[in-house]
Amino acid sequence: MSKTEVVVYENPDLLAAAAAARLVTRIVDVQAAKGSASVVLTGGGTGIAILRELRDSSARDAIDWSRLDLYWGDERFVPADSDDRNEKQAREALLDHVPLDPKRVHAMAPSDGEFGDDVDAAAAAYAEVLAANDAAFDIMLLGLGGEGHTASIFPDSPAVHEKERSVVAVRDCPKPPPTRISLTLPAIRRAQDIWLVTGGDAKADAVAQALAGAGEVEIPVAGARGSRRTLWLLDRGSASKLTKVYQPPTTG
Ligand SMILES: O=C(O)[C@H](O)[C@@H](O)[C@H](O)[C@H](O)COP(=O)(O)O
Repeated sequence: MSKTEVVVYENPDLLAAAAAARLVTRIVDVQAAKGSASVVLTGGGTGIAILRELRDSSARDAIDWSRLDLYWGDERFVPADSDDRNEKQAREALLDHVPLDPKRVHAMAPSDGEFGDDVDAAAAAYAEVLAANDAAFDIMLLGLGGEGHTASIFPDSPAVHEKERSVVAVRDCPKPPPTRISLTLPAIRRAQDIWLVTGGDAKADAVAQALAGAGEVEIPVAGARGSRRTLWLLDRGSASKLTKVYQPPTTG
């Protein structure tokens, strides 16, 4: 039976640093148990801040980077060198600073890649990548938006209703850029551990609604549940509308 836990940190910086520390420990534990680990990265400010903290962590090389498979939960369908690319931001924050096995970094195609501007073909190809790697995802990082989106799955959108495919093209996305590739909720739920990482008051309503049992069509992040564990890593702002949560130690 999957469990849901909530941990609240004092502020966004501490949230990112603590999440990075958790990531080191969890990846090392999974690698010790299985020989390798797979992690799904997220775009967004909090997700990238966690990668920067991991880069700067003195414990980071406890991870065997050569035995780590990296995927993305979503990607902006823009040219490879666009600053909007989650992959580019992740490489600058962490990936280009550690000795990963390039064959184990599974990026979603850019709009100037092998599929050109055919975002449906790019999404289908990523679904093949997941199937070929039997991607079960040990740890999935997910951000969320103030209206409850996660990855590029928005309320009452075609993506949130997708029950068969693991990866879909997203058009007219309310959060720019408008065209994206995203895992679907059935694919997200194949993750063992899902970590929902978000800070700031603007997310408080979505967090409270999701944890109060909102439906996934209205609040897609409510459908992001890990098969083993769902861990909400929040700060005081994003947790401000919750009642029963872990209270962080007051600092200062
Ligand atoms: O590609 C994206 O935009 C993300 O995957 C998206 O789901 C993001 O994680 C949330 O919108 C939170 O973003 P912030 O952390 O910047 O609020």
